[in-house]
Amino acid sequence: MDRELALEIVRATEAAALASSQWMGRGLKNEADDAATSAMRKMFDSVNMNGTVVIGEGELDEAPMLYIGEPLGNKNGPAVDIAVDPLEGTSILSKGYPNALSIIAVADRGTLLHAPDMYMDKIVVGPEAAGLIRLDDPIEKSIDIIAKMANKRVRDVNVIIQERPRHEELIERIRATGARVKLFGDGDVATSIATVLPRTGIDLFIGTGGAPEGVIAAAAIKALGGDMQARLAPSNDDERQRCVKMGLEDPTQLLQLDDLVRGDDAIFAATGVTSGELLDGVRFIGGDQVETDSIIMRAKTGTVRYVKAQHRLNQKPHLVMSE
Ligand SMILES: O=P(O)(O)OC[C@H]1O[C@](O)(COP(=O)(O)O)[C@@H](O)[C@@H]1O
Repeated sequence: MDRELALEIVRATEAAALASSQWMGRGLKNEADDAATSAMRKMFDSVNMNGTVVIGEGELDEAPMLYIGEPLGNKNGPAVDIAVDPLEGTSILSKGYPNALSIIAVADRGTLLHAPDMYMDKIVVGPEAAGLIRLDDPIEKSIDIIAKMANKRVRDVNVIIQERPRHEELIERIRATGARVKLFGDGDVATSIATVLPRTGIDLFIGTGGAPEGVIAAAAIKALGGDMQARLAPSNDDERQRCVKMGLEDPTQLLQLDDLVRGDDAIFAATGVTSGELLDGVRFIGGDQVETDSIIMRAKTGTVRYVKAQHRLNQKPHLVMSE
C-alpha cells in the first residue's frame, strides 16, 4: 500500500469530523451521523485506490452510504479493504460527551475481519503485556500480569470499562483486586486505543462492545504494538447465521489480533470530534476558522503521526451545516 494513502484518508476523517461537529449537543444523532457519512463518502471518489467497504454503515439491503461491499476510490491504486466509522459515538456527539471520533482503517484486500454489527467481547493491553493476556483468563490473573509487566502495584493499575449493566459484576471483581476502574459512557474505539498509548496511564481495556468497532480499533492496536483478543457474541440464531455468512465458520472462536487484522499492512486514521482519551475534538476558534486533531498510524512501520490542521469553513461550503 502506498504510504500517501495515509494522508488521503486523514482528509476524509477530517471532513467527517468537521461536518458532524456542527451537530454537537443538538440531540440529533442521526443527523450528525448523516453529515459525517456524506462528508466522508465524497472524499473517497478522488483517492487512488481500489477499495471495498468491509465494515461500514450497514448492509446492501439497507442501502446506506458506505455500505458493506461498496466499491470506493478511483481504481488507480492498490486493492484494499476499508473499515469506516464516520461518527463513532453518535449519542456522545448529540449530548456533547467526550470520545466521539471519525475513523477509517485501510488494509490489504482480504485482511480485515468482516465483523457483523453485533456485540464482541474484547480485551486490550499495551506493549508491556502483549502476548501474555488471555480473554478467557480470570480478570484477577490479567490484572496481576499487568501489574508485574508494568512494574506497578495492583492498586495503581487502571482498568477502563464501559459503564453498562452487563459489566457490573466484572467491575466489582476488578475493584475487589484493589485496581482502579475508569468508567466511560460511550466510544470504545478511543478508549481501547488509549490503553495502548503510554501517556494515558490506562493499563487494561476489557468488556463487551460493538464488533465493527473492535476490528477498526485492532488496526490501531496493531500499529502501536499492543495486543488484543476478542470473541463475537451473537445473541441468537440470526446473528450466528450472519457470522457464518460473513465467513466465520465458528462464530464463537477466540480471535487473536492477527485474526482481526491479518498481515501488517494496515493504516489507521482518526480525527477527534469531541475531546477524549485519544484526541482533542474539533475547535471553533473564531470567524470561519476551525482546528482539528488527528492521528495516523501505519502498522508496517509503526510510525504514528499527530496532525493538527486549521480549516476555513467558508472555503468548504459543502461541509457547513445548513441553517
Ligand atoms: O451502547 P451499547 O449497546 O452498549 O454498545 C456499545 C457500543 O456503542 C458505542 O459506545 C457507541 O456506538 P455508536 O456510535 O453506535 O453510538 C461503541 O463505542 C460501543 O462499541
